[in-house]
Amino acid sequence: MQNPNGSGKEEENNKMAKCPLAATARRVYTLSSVSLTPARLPPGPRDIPIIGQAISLNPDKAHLQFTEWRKLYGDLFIFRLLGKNCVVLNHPEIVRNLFSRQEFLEVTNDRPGGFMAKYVLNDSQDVLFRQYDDRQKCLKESAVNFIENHTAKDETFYEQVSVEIQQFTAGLRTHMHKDIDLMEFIDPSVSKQVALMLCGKLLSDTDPAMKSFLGFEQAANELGKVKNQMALSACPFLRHAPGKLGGTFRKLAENRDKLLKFFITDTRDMTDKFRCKGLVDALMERALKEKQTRDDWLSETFIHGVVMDMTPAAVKPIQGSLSVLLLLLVNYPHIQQKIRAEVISVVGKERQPKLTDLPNMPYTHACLQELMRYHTPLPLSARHHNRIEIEFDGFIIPKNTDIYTNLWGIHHDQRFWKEPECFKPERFLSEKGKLLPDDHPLRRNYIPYGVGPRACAGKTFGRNSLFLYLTNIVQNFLLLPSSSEEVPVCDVNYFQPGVVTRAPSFKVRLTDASKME
Ligand code: HEM
Repeated sequence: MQNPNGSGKEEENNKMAKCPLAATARRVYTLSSVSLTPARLPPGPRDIPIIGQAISLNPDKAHLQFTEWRKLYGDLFIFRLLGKNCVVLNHPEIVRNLFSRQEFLEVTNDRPGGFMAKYVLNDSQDVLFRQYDDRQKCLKESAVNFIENHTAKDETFYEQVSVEIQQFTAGLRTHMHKDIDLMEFIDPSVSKQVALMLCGKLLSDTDPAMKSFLGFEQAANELGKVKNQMALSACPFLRHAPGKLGGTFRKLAENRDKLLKFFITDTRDMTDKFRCKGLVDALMERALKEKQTRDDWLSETFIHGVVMDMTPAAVKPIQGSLSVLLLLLVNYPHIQQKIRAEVISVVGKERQPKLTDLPNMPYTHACLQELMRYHTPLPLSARHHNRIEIEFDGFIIPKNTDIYTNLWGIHHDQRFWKEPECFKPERFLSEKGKLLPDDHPLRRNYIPYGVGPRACAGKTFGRNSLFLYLTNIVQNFLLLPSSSEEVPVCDVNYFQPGVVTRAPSFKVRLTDASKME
């Protein structure tokens, strides 16, 4: 399936002619607004020549710093970082206008590339790091179709997920009345669930495919840290050097190659009766179909790219969100109790909670929505990039600017949320206790998954996963503070930094929820 004709751009575009989304793709951008005053650069902090804000910006807490800068410079500001222009968006309407309005659509939805895109994803042959072109659109459409539509209806898939969650809760039962770090159990379980979605098979801890999945995921997470990305983008040869960075790159490359071999060939034994359809199968099927029409836009390299994208993109936000959710449950026992009461009234104490229970559990659902606001797993959304200079609202955004959306700032802005620092699931409920509809005005300020054509490819999958872990845990266990260590207060200032943030490590004590009245 490898494209035998090389990867020349012209050739690539010709092939794309058969991609179902290609017709919408080539448009020339023209300025639509006419302003009486000449456009100018947005305001922003005074930059130091060459390095810009490199010294004053703390990459681990950039979202908090941008939230402060917003108060000084407004909802759209600019600064320079090591010779690059960076713009930060701090208002949901600006984000919507820039990323989804027809006239900007084709020019604000690229990604800036970087080390991972070039050296790990074979020059952005993937969904997440690729520019917004026909290939990206087609590939994303195929992936989203599977992740969001197919998995939600696939009973075999959720049967396997239930098996995994049963094994997970059975494992926890052996640690009853002890102080444990629950995330040590949740992290591998979430990884298995995502691996299942990709390869269609529930892998055991000792399966070599699972080991390479975890090895790749850990190394990608380490290399993806802002400081490592900055070092590797400036000096890519460091990947060959001895030392920590080079070692992590080599670990990543080794696990990547094994993982792709396992997922593309070894785990695809269709005679296995416990196997369900995975994303790799869905893409391979589509590739085969398209091949019959001599259209090879979905090459094997791109399927590799999707596997590599989904591994950290799906795993980390689910794990990070669960870590914050557990900390909230221990800090706010009345919320834990309310969720448990809803689970027991809808599901009972015996039956395992299922996805079909979600519509009957508005309080639990509201807790998950409030979690996405309060935590905002990706405090700064994935960077966008504009391929040409644009004029927006009287401001010029120079060509090739890195565009950051301060999702955390938007979700903690007092203009949009009452007491944004408080975890209040009720804000997503009507007076009658029903979940607010999607078109409720409050929801316009709620954008944890981003906005427009580059928005998250797995938001329903992520939500479903969080729902199943939460309901299964509270149905079985009462989570109490550890008896030996103080449980940290839930404070965003102490979350572990990263592209996806998570709660600090902490221990809880589990007791049997079924013995409670
Ligand atoms: C559970 C919580 C999750 C949150 C809060 C979240 C959030 C986000 C955000 C903010 C973006 C960037 C949007 C933009 O650039 O404008 C994104 C992109 C993406 N997400 Fe998620 N995500 C989550 C889970 C997942 C899951 C479970 C998957 C896969 C199954 C996934 C796959 C992706 C992919 C592939 C992209 C890149 C899309 C593109 O570049 O077109 N995410 N996500």
